[in-house]
Parts: sequence; C-alpha cells; structure tokens
Amino acid sequence: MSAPLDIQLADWRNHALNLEKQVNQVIVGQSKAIRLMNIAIFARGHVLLDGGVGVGKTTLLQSIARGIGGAYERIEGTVDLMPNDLIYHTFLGPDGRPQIDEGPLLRAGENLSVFFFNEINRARPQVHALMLRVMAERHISAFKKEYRMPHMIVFADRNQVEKNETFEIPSAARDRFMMEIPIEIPSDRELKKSLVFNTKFQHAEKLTQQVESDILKFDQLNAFSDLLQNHIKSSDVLEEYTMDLWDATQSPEKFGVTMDSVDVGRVIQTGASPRGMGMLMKAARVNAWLNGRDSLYPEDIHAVFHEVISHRLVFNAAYENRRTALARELTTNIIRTLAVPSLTFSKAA
Ligand SMILES: Nc1ncnc2c1ncn2[C@@H]1O[C@H](COP(=O)(O)OP(=O)(O)OP(=O)(O)O)[C@@H](O)[C@H]1O
Repeated sequence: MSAPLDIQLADWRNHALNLEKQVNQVIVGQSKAIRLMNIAIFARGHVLLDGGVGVGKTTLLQSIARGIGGAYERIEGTVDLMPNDLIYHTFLGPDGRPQIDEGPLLRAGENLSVFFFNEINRARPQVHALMLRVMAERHISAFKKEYRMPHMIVFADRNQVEKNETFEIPSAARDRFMMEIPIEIPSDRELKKSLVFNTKFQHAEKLTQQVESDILKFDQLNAFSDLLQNHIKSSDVLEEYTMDLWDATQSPEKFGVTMDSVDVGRVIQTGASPRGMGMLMKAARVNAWLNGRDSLYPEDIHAVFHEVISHRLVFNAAYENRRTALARELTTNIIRTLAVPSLTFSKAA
C-alpha cells in the first residue's frame, strides 16, 4: 500500500532538495540552472541548454543522471550525423565481419533517464525530426521490435557561437522543449578562481562520483509527477493573471509593456503557444511544491516564466538575430508591468 499523499509529497521533496544540494556541491555557481533542471525533471519536460563549451554541461548532466538513477547517454551533433546513428552503429567484430549494435538511444532500453544531445544545431533537420518524434512519443521501432524509453529526458545544447554549418532548430521544434536554461560561466571571481586552481574541478569523473547514486528513483518519476500535478491547486484570480501573461507575449503593447531598444508593437510575430502555456503551469506547479505549498502563487510562474517562454517567441525577421537579449527584456518587462494579484492561500503542512 502506498504512503498517504502528504507523506509522499514531503518525502519526494526531501529527495529532490537533496539531489539539488549534492549537485550544487560538485557543480559550482549554477544553483539557478540546477533548480530549473530539477523543476524540468519533476515536470517531465525536455530541456534546451544555452551555454558555451567547457562550462560543465556534461559533468552537470552526468551528476544529475547519477542522482536520478538510470542510464546516461550522449551524442554529438555533426553535419554528417544521420538519424540511424542514434539507433545503431556498425563495427568489425573479432572475426573481421561487420556487426551491428544498438546506438545511444536504444542501448540502455527502458533504463535511459538522461539523453544529452550536444550541439544539436550541427545535426541536420532529418536528425532533429527523429529526435523530436522520440521526445514526444518516447518509443521507436527498430530491429523488428518496439523500444520504449518512458523515463527519458532530453537535454540538448545549441552551439550559439559558431554558426557555420549549423541547422537552427525551427520554432515549431523549439516549442517541444519545456525550457531553455542558460549555463553561464559563474560571475563570482572566487568561484572562477577555484575552477582554475582547485584540481578537483579538472577530474570530472571523480566529481560526478561524489553525488550519491539513485537519490530519486527514475522509474517512479512519471507516476509521482502526475500525482504532484493533480495536487497543486490554482485559483480564478491566478488563472486570469496567467491568461493576461499569455496575451502579453503576443501583444505586449496592449498591456502597456515597453522595451528600451525597440518598438514593442513591431517586435513579436508569434507569442507563446498553448503547449508552452501548459508547460509553464506544469513547471510552476513543481516550483510551488518545492517551496512547500499546495497552491500556485504568481511567484511560481515568475520563477520559470523566462526559461519556459523565451525560446518559443518568434520575433519579426529584423529582430531575430537579437532574440536572446530581446526575449530577456520582453519577459522581464511583462512580469514587471502586469499587475500581480495578491493571493491568500494557506501553506501546506
Ligand atoms: N561550474 C563548474 N563546476 C564544476 N566543474 C566545472 C564547472 N565548469 C567547468 N567545470 C569543469 O570543466 C571541465 C569541463 O567540463 P565539461 O566537460 O562538463 O564541460 P562541457 O560544457 O560539457 O564541455 P563541451 O561543451 O566541450 O562538451 C570539467 O573538468 C568540469 O569539472
């Protein structure tokens, strides 16, 4: 028999916060990104990572995978990567004859919990199409059988610096990702110094091993996530506020939102999608639970608004090449400008 709901919620919250604490001890200066990744894990959403090279993405994901339990797999996006490279690879066996083995998507079977697609925008659209299908359906047929990966979360990094030979992910594909999370070099000088001079940070594998394994049970996350999503309540006032936020992503000028650098009325081609708003609320509910509440507050939406909404906005062509800065300014100004309702909910025990 399963434990009473309030005990389950409290136990899982302790595990979630423990995971966060342990990952923060090995990956320094990334506490905000780690909180957001934890939210995505409990909301069961795929994540785009926005970061440069050598900023600790692999170490971070391996640490998280260790804490979640299950298997971690990684693939590099390259211009000659083919969809089949995710599914199988061929090699010469000891007898000199060609053999076929399962590729990174299939190798771990149902144990796959974290799949890292590095530099996804170096891969061709055919590869994106396969990846997006598997992200949505979490199964694929190959070798005359059906492979399921029900516990998989995809983390995809886009190389934002080098644009040669890249295939940008179109807006419809970006919309499938719950969040885009920046992984930036820490700004604190002492932290930066320790990354350079403390030799432990040059041993990524040893760092990862410091995270306790199986803090969460990766194969129970889907069921717990459903339970959590059904548990967190919202109110009419909060729902109306959310609808205004949504409208403001499409027509910011109607809500008096302004931007310093551009005419706000001309900048947006398409605001957030219904899928995006659904994902916003899923992420916000996880934030409420992590903060020990059973009701949604505006601050739960604010905590994830930028990372869930920005990558979905489509800017008019003249502004697309400045999208990162403009999206940050717009989402910040939407939150600042729209009147925040005050809510009086009781805190969860
Ligand atoms: N914030 C950080 N905390 C801990 N270690 C870090 C951090 N940033 C970088 N490192 C260290 O830098 C090295 C490179 O990290 P890692 O390979 O994870 O980066 P990456 O972003 O995945 O690189 P690439 O883009 O080349 O794949 C590792 O030894 C890692 O420990």
